[in-house]
Parts: sequence; structure tokens; C-alpha cells
Amino acid sequence: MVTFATIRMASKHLSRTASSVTMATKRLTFVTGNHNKLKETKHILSQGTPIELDSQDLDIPELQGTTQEVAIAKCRRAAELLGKPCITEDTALCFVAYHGLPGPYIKHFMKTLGHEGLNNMLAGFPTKDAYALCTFAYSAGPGTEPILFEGRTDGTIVPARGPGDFGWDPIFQPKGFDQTYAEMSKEQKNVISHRYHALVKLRVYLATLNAENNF
Ligand SMILES: O=c1nc[nH]c2c1ncn2[C@H]1C[C@H](O)[C@@H](COP(=O)(O)OP(=O)(O)OP(=O)(O)O)O1
Ligand SMILES: [Mg+2]
Repeated sequence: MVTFATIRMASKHLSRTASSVTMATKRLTFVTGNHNKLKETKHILSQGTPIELDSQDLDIPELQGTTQEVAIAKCRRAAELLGKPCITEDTALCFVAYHGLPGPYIKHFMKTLGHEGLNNMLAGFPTKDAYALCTFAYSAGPGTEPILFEGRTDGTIVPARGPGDFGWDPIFQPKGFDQTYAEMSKEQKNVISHRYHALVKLRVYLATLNAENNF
């Protein structure tokens, strides 16, 4: 027989679990000025630990150096400006024929040369092979050393195919696929991309922080 007391007990238990679930949904700031990156990151992170991602676009100068150096410097500066934990992301498009360049400077190359110019860079070279490298950096707050989570997708540079709403997606054809990133559905790109491979690692890390209540 269900008494009033058992109903009260059950509702107390339910509210406790509900609060622990809400406790588990954490907030984190993604410092970026790129709405396409933000959209893809929110979608991919939502498949893992419950996390509320908000974004801030801070004007942070990007260091010259390796992708890792650029990523650490940007995340360190972002945490100092924000005064709290945050993540940042740097994407590099690396041409094998150029020993990994344009790499982290792809934004400037893309702006200056466009899709055709990037293809022309490889005219006459023996290989059009390239790889997209995504480097997420997590800072626990000002004064802490950012931690890096890298993802890589190999592919080839091809003449532009598909919608041009996200950077160099139209000229990057991932290995094993006959479509460019731009021709793929978002769902397809978001399970094979450089961003996905990096975020899978970050998701695991955030889940452990969450479990240890360090986040
Ligand atoms: O999946 C992608 N598919 C195509 N293009 C992409 C992708 N991900 C970044 N991109 C572009 C954006 C920028 O032109 C350059 C990276 O520069 P990067 O500094 O990382 O990006 P950003 O300055 O736009 O945003 P942020 O404020 O996070 O630094 O490659
Ligand atoms: Mg940038």
C-alpha cells in the first residue's frame, strides 16, 4: 500500500537526483570569434558530458610559432582576460608538399589566396596530400598551464566543391571519402573531422574533471 510517507520519500529522492543531474551540467566558456567552429563544437560536445558552452570573442593576438605554441599562448591569454577556466581552439591546414605549411597561418593564406589560390600553391607538386589539425586548449584559470587536445584528419586538396560557408571546407577531401567537407552533411563531417577527433579527447577530460568535481 502506498502511504503519504512513501510518496514524500520518493519525491525527496527524485529531487536529490534531479539536483545531482543539474549539478553535473557544467558551464564552460569557449573563447572564439568563429560561429561555425562554435556550432560544430556545441554539437560534438553535446554527444558526451552534459555541458553548457557559452562563447566570448576576445581580441587575442595569435603568436607566430608551432600550432601548439599558438594554442597555448592564446588559451593562457584568454584565461587571464576572462579570469576563469576556458577553452580555445586553433585549426591548421597543413600541406604535405610544404612540410606542414600554411599550418596555423591558414586563415591569412585563405583570406589572401582563396580556394583557387590555395590549389595553385600545389600546382606542379608531386602530392596534393594535406591534413587538418585541430588543437583545443583547456585552461583551469589564470596562472595555470593550458592542456592541449589534438585531432587530425588526413585528406587531399581539390578544386572547390560544395557550399563555401565555412572556410576551406570546399577544397578539403578527407581520405576515404569522395566528398569534400563542404559537400558532406554536418552530421557526417562532425564524426570524422579534425575537430571531432580533438573534442572526443577533450570530452573525456571534462568528464573526469566533472566526476572529480574539479570543474
Ligand atoms: O573545420 C573547418 N573547415 C574549414 N575552415 C576552417 C575550419 N576550422 C577553422 N577554419 C578556418 C577558419 C580560419 O580562417 C582558419 C583557422 O584559423 P583560427 O584562428 O583557428 O580560426 P578563427 O580565427 O576563425 O577563430 P578563433 O577566434 O577561434 O581563432 O581556418
Ligand atoms: Mg583565430
